[in-house]
Amino acid sequence: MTDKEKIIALKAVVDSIKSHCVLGEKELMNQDILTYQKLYDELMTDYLDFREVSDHLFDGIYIADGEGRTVFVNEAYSRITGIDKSLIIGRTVKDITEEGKLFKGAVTMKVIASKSRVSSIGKSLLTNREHLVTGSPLLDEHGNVRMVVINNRDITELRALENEMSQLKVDKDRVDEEVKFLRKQLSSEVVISKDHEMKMVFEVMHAVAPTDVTVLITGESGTGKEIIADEIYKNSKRSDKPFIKINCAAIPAELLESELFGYEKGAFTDANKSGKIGLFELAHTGTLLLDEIGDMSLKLQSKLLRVLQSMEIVRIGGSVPIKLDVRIIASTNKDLHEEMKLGRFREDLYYRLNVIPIYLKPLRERKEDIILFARTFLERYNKKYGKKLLLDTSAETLLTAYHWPGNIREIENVFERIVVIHHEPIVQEQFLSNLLHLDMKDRRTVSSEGNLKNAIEQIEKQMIFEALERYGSINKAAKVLGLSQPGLSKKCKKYQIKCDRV
Ligand SMILES: Nc1ncnc2c1ncn2[C@@H]1O[C@H](COP(=O)(O)OP(=O)(O)OP(=O)(O)O)[C@@H](O)[C@H]1O
Repeated sequence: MTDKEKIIALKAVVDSIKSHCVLGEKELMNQDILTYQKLYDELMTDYLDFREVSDHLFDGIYIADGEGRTVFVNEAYSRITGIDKSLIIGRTVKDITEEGKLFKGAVTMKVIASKSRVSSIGKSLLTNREHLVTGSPLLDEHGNVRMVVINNRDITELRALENEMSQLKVDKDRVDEEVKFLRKQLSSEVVISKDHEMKMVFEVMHAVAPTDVTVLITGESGTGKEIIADEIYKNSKRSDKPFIKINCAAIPAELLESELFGYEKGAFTDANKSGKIGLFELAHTGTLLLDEIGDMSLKLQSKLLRVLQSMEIVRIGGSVPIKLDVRIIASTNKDLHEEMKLGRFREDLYYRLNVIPIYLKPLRERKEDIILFARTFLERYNKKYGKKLLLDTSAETLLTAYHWPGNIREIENVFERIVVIHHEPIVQEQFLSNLLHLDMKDRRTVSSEGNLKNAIEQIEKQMIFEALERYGSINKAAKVLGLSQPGLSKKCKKYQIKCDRV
């Protein structure tokens, strides 16, 4: 039996009690009283259950009669609105809202007028909390509004989350712009060479760039491995995706694993509480440059090999494999064949990386590039320091004769220094000669990178400079050096050392 049927039955029992009372039918009257008691108990239990349930609802419930008079509110309503039920029970919504102190955005009268569901954003003036108010009408059999039931959902926290999200969106857009800007900065340098073999290297580089093939770049320090990796990235299909460079030699071995693969929260004592995304994951959909791969520990080499084979990583302390889509470029200045012979580099990893090998010759084997780099760096630093210096042709000849070991950074540094300290518009041979001589003295020891002939020439040149400078006369210098005067003059000519002034 529904509550409505019970109430109808209750009314019928009352009528029956009345008529039995009039007729003096005591026994029948007693039976009716028992039925009444039972129906009343059931209805009362239902009512109390309803109150208890409604007080446990998270949303506020407000019920008004057909005239808009408050008949019921649950506890959540008072909590959300701050309005005590004693202030509104029995009062019409019209009176309450006209006072304007308790609530804004009430919908009761609109529901009564429209006889349909109405929603609005209400605000309690006591708690300053916003709620989503939805009122629905309950109609009687004639279609008149018998009651209005209103649900009040507190949306203050939702609003705070919304604000937080829009702030996060603003932050994300800013970071995206910054990343785009940084990626553009990376692309500013152009790879150059006049050397025939290097041009072939560039051809390979341009051919492999748009593919996803793994590239291993080798060469001494400062031969341009990183700039080649940049060029491959710039010309790849992934140029608008992340480009993550890891210097395997710069990160302590014990940290490298967590840097590469990341870790889950609580993976180890010093771990960041929320865990950390690894560089492999960061490079997902993009390119990863494993720089100085020859310096990676054997233990990590095996882990790296496994990742490269499966293209999956598992964060430290985690168990769920994460699928990756990453293009790998590796580089090293170590001789990996030698490292393999010494058991310091895994052969299987070498073959996994060495799909396309790119070897970069040192500058000493690319004589044609010296002038090219000199002019490029002169132009670069002229621009940087707002100057317009030019190189004298004899200075250029001296540059080519000078022994540049292999690192292009060295020639770059020389030209930055020249642009900073030189004040005349033309850089003369003498100035350059003095500067390079100082440079050589600075080095003190002879580079071990060249061959023996180069090393001997370097020492010879250095000693001639020093003797001429110390004794101020070609005669004395020749004597000290154990050379004849014409012999010394010949050597000065060979090394482009000016000795006619002494
Ligand atoms: N072919 C080239 N064209 C233009 N600039 C170059 C070229 N090769 C090298 N450079 C310049 O020389 C410097 C050293 O290059 P890079 O850093 O790429 O060398 P590397 O081999 O990666 O060095 P390391 O092994 O020490 O990391 C950079 O300033 C780079 O711009």
